Amino acid sequence: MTQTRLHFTTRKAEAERAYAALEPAFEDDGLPLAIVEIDEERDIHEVSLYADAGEVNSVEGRIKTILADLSLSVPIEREVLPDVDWVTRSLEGLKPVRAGRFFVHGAHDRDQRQDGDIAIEIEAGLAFGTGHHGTTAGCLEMLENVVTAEQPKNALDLGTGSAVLAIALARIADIPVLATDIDPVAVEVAAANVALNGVSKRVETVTATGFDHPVFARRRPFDLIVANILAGPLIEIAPDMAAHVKEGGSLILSGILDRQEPAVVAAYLAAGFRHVRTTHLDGWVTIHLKR
Ligand SMILES: C[S@@+](CC[C@H](N)C(=O)[O-])C[C@H]1O[C@@H](n2cnc3c(N)ncnc32)[C@H](O)[C@@H]1O
Repeated sequence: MTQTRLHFTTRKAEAERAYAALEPAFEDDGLPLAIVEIDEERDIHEVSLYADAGEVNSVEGRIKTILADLSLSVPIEREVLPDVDWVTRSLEGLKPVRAGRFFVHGAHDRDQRQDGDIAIEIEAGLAFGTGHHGTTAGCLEMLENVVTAEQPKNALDLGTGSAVLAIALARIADIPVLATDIDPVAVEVAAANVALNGVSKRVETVTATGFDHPVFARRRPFDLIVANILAGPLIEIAPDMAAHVKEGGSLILSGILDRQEPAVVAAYLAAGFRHVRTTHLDGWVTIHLKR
């Protein structure tokens, strides 16, 4: 059936308020709702709600009422989406990904694992990290190189999402890994994926914003930290990173656009790190630094 995407853009705080109000209002209708960052520097976020052809007008009316209640006045735009085979499309989205020796796949592709693969099964859920994004793939490849060269003993995956990187670390290095995320829903998904991959004994999952949690005092110093978040928060927490990485330890950063690399590297040089190398994938960079 033809679908229409009803969407509006606004600043992040307002978009998040609108999303929080729209989510429960349309929960029973089962209409997909999404919020995405369009432009970080100009603080533009977009909220979209997908409606079937016969209900577009009534759904738009309900959105307008909710936005008016929030004193939000933004134009709602429509995009009629072409008919697609959603089953084929969703399966395509879950095609397995190879990054170095890692093979990240869903349940339906278990039989495609090959000898020598380090297989990671990820249930697509509400958390980021199926391996398809350039930042995740970049981290997986760099992580394999760094682990092989340095053999870390204690690692942190900050901003774990689906836990794909934490599972990769536990698999390739067989070491304890702390996996944290600001989003409690992501942490639930992470814990489920950790169990699914049989690494619950090695990977501890915790909800935490940056380093703001007592668990870090117990688990630091780390000799490897991987953090795939965004350039802004990564720059902010550079001094905290230095306080949590062992001298001689490594840091792998991603979630950084090509053009943001110099600012991130500068912040980490100022915090006492040395730049080792940067890789580029799909417009994103992955940076290796050492303390
Ligand atoms: C781009 S996803 C990365 C997920 C996964 N590590 C990967 O590489 O595919 C970023 C994750 O970082 C989390 N995050 C963002 N800011 C954070 C912060 N300040 N502290 C902890 N987690 C954060 C988000 O909730 C999200 O799950």
